[in-house]
Amino acid sequence: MSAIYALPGNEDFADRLAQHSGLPRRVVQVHRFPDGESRVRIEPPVPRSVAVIVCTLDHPDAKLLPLVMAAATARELGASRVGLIAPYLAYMRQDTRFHTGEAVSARVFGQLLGGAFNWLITVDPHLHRYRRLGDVYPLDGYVVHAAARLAEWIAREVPKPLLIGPDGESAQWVGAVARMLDAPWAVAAKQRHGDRDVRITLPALDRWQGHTPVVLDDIIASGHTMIATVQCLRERSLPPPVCVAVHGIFADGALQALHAAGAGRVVTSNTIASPQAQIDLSEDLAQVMLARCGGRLRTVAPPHRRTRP
Ligand SMILES: O=P(O)(O)OC[C@H]1O[C@H](OP(=O)(O)OP(=O)(O)O)[C@H](O)[C@@H]1O
Repeated sequence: MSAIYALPGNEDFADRLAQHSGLPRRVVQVHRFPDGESRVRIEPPVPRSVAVIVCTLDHPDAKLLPLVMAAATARELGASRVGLIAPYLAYMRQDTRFHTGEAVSARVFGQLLGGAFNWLITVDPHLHRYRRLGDVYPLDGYVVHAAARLAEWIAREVPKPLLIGPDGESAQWVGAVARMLDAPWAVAAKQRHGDRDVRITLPALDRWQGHTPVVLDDIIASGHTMIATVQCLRERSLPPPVCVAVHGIFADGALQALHAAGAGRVVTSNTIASPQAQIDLSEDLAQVMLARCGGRLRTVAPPHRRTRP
C-alpha cells in the first residue's frame, strides 16, 4: 500500500492528506549531528508501493538534502515510485540570470529534485519567464490552483470585495478569483528596485467606492509588495485592505510591517504553516495525489459558491 511520509514540520499537512485519502502516514526522522550533518531515517515502505514525501519548500536550503536522502532511501528500501508533495516550491523567482555569473536557481533546484523524484505536486508555482512546470522540473509535474478556495473564503468573509493585484503578473490569479466571485478587479503596476524596495502605482478605483479592497497575490515574502500596495490604497482613504495570498512566507517581521502599513486581515492558504494559513488546500492535493497512487478520495469537495458582491 502507498504511504505518506512527512518531513519534520509537515506533519499537519500530511495528516490532512492521510485523512482525505485513507493512505497511512509514516514517519521520517531527521537527526542533526553536532557537526551539522543529518541522519535521515524512514519507516520502510511496502515493496513496490508508491512513497509520497511531503515537504513544503520555504527556507529550502536546509530541507533539500534530507528530502533527497529520504527519497533515495524509500527507493532503496523497495518503493517502486517516489512522489513529492511540495505545496510551496522554492527558487521559482530566480528563473533567469539577472546579472552576469548568477545561478539560474529555479533550473538547478528543479534538476536536483528531478533526479530524486518520479513526480511532483505543488500549488501555483511562481511561473514567470518559465511558463510550465515541466520547463524547470524534469519529472511529471502537477499544479493545483488555489483560486477556487481563495474565492470561497473571500465570498464568505468579505462584503463587496474589490480585488486588486499588485503587478501585471498577478492578473492571472486575480482575474481567475474575480471571475469566480463575479467581483470587480484591477491591477497595479510594480517596480522592484531591490529585495525590500518596491514601488506601486495604482489605477483609478473611484467607481468602486463602498467596496472592500482585497489585495491578492501569489506570495508574501518580505511583504514589501503588499505593504506598498496597502500604503497606496490607504493614501486614497480606502478602508483597511484585506490581504490574501496563496503562499505566506512572512520573512523578517513582514506580518507586523503589513499591519503597521494599514492592512486589515491577512490570510493565506496552508501551503506554508502559520497562524494566517486559514485556507485549507489539502483536499485538493489529496485528489491529485490519489490519482498518482491509484486510489479514490474519501470526501467530496463542496461545490464552489458563486456570489455577487
Ligand atoms: O513579499 P515580497 O518580498 O514583495 O515578494 C512577493 C512578490 O514577489 C513576487 O514577484 P516579483 O517581485 O519577484 O516579481 P516577478 O513576478 O517579476 O518575479 C511575487 O509575485 C510577489 O508579488
